[in-house]
Amino acid sequence: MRAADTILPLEARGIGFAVGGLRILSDVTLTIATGAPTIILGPNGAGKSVLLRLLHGLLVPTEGEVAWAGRSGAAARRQAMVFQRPVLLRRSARANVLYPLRLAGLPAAEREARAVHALDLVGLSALAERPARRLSGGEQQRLALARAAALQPEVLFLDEPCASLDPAATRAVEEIVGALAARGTKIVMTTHDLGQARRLAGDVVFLHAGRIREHTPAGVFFAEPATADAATFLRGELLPQ
Ligand SMILES: Nc1ncnc2c1ncn2[C@@H]1O[C@H](COP(=O)(O)OP(=O)(O)OP(=O)(O)O)[C@@H](O)[C@H]1O
Repeated sequence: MRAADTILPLEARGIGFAVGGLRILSDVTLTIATGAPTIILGPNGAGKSVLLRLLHGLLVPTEGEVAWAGRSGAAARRQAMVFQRPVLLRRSARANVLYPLRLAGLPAAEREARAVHALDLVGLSALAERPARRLSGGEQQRLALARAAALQPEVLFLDEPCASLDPAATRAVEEIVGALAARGTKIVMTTHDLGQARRLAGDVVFLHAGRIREHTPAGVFFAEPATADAATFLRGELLPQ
């Protein structure tokens, strides 16, 4: 991809989010560049999902702004998101992958080719005609990844994609995430799972109580956390609110 074509860097410029008088995120300034996955890490309730939704454009910040490639506003159609619990259509696995490709206006031959490739990428080719909602939880999450990957987004947001999966299904999802990252998709993913962050992260955004505490290369974060809160989290201990 030529540099001029990219929607990155993605910037959060002093964003905050409050709802009904409750402050959920404050003063988040962050730049996300091309490269290995950016992992947004933090305990339950830290504000990770809300931050991801703000970055993707599903939520609008109540302060500050999100900018793509230096311009404020949403980067239409060049980003996709996979949620903790995927919502699948009551159709075959293949039809679930094809549907957004049709909405995107792609020609039929291109849709078919992309669906075949995406189902192969996630190891679901043999289950392509199976009703999507009868797939196991892990298979459904892999299908959600195939559906997103088929859109060939430049940036893929993943919100705790392994939250309800067992270790084998988690590992399968991580392998897919690794394969997508290796082919140039920028992954921005939330997790509270330290092991997963260690396996996948290029850089870590550590969030606690609605604020960014650290944003550093993963190696630095895990070896020498700069804040006491991050060190506490890395020891697996409870953080003060
Ligand atoms: N629309 C909303 N209205 C009110 N409170 C909300 C809303 N969305 C999120 N919250 C609250 O904001 C806080 C952060 O939520 P968020 O889902 O971003 O946390 P998280 O870090 O992703 O946690 P988890 O790891 O448990 O998914 C939580 O206390 C949550 O209850």
